[in-house]
Amino acid sequence: FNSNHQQDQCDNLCAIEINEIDMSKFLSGTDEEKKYIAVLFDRTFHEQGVIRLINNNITSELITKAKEFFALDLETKMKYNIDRQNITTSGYKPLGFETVANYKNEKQTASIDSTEAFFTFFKSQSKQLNFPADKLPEHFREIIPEYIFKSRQLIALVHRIVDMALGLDENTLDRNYTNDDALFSLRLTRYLPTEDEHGLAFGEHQDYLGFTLLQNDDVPGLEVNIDGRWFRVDSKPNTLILLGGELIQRWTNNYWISILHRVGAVKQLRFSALFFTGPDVNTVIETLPCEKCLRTSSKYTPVSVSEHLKQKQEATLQKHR
Ligand SMILES: O=C(O)CCC(=O)C(=O)O
Ligand SMILES: [Fe+2]
Repeated sequence: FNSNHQQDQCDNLCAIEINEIDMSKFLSGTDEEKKYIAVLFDRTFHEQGVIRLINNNITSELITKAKEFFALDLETKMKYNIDRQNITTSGYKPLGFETVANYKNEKQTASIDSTEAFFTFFKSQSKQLNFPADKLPEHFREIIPEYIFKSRQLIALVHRIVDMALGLDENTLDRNYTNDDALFSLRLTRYLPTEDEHGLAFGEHQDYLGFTLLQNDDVPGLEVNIDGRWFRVDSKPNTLILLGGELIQRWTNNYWISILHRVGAVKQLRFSALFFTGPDVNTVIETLPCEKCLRTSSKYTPVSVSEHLKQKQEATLQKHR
């Protein structure tokens, strides 16, 4: 990527062009094309930690529906209020309830993120929601199950690229995601315009687990940290952003990067759809048998996914005491 940008040549933050891979080519291209994609993927996750997926078979219809849902009055949305005792189903989270777990931050962020969200948790293998679909708001009843299904397929394809990129046996990665203890969730977010133009709409963080598929609308906001500098990532119609969570870095013994990212000030309502993925909670994360990952001595002790999650949650609680 072009590192010749000087901060002061850009209005605010410099935009960065991130590498793109064509998913339809990985699905039905020649061996050569697949190889090329795997090599680019490897280099990109080693050097930057974020890539764009094009021709991915996912449309912006969910974002359109999310706009309609969030436009409803609060009373109506609160009918779907998420059950905080049982957050494995689905539901609406109103403004001002949660601060982002910016456990890495040096920079202070707003203590309350100016977001509202709609969560859906579901099982991987059964291709089914954890709850009856008619519990979903009407806007989402058809589109959410469809989106989840397509995203799960897309992540399986990403995992095949990973296997090839790291020189692993086929189905090394995805087999950790195929039982019902794997962690998948969908988060639809509406960001309100930030009051302070230097404020953040969502604090800096790494995602906790595996890969995240991110779909933005056309309002800018996403920022990523590469080599200690922040860059804007502009949205592009019909594409998805792929980020690796902490377990990706851990699995590769820091050979691949779990990128630090945030949402900067937003000037108008902004919408995102985030598909978070994580392996079966019983998976033990230790360095994968990948040559490049094993070149340096092990930087981590093996940890189960559930233990990792527990540590994250404790760190978050500490921070907010
Ligand atoms: O909305 C975005 O662009 C990013 C949000 C994000 O990083 C997250 O929810 O984990
Ligand atoms: Fe994130």
